[in-house]
Amino acid sequence: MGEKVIPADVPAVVLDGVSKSFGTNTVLDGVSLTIDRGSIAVMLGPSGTGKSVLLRCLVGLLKPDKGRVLVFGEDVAALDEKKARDRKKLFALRRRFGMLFQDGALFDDMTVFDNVAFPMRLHTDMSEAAIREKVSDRLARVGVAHAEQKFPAELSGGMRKRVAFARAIAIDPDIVLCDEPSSGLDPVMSATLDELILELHRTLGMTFIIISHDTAEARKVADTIGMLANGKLVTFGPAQQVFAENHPALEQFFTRATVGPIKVV
Ligand SMILES: Nc1ncnc2c1ncn2[C@@H]1O[C@H](COP(=O)(O)OP(=O)(O)OP(=O)(O)O)[C@@H](O)[C@H]1O
Repeated sequence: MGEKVIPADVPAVVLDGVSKSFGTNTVLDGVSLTIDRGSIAVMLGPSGTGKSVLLRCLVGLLKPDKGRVLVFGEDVAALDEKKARDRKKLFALRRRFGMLFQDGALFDDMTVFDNVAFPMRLHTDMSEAAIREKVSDRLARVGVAHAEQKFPAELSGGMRKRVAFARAIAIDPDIVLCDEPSSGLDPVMSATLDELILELHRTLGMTFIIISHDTAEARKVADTIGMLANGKLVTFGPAQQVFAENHPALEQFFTRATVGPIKVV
């Protein structure tokens, strides 16, 4: 796609001292982390703790007040959408992301096929024949090839999530951002979706950044785990190490205790 080649040792994402406040509400307070290319990172945290704000900073939809947000080495936070040159860079960078929204965000008036074809038609100059082939491949990968001509309303919640996944990986993104992939699904369907994430990761090698409240999901899929609480990144590192250290906020999360370091707001 004519994008510049990035050296293999450049991480997918580096946050360096990222802070973001809305008025007096400090949502992110000096968050620093590195997510390696091709890894699966799960960010845990209570509601309202800034996980979605973090995702929006990553794709340049929000600007942090302080800090750097490096995506494949490019500082997204320094790009100014009002300047033509930066805007071009920002759009190129956004194309490196695939996004799985919490509610799937499928277009209700489009068939499954057209939903998955949408980013290809919008962002590429692929021929209709190439689009057809790619959509079939994506739907087969997520196990809903039979639903091509159905509308979202005709699908179960689990199937809609799969279609949303197919759309998120439609144009071969380098990073797939998943905002609570298992929300609204029963535990068995959630586990099936976790297996799908692992399978897509194994076969396509993309970097996954997953926002989750689901500790079982984190245990199952994560190479790296981070936990945000009260604006701070209270723990971050290889999954095994994070589980072994068992930070009090993580323990509170796991044990569902109402008393602990996590402030309930
Ligand atoms: N554009 C905005 N203007 C003002 N406040 C905002 C804005 N976006 C987010 N916030 C505030 O930032 C805080 C964190 O919100 P965020 O959506 O990132 O939480 P979250 O961790 O993703 O929560 P959940 O798990 O419930 O989805 C909240 O207090 C929210 O009200």
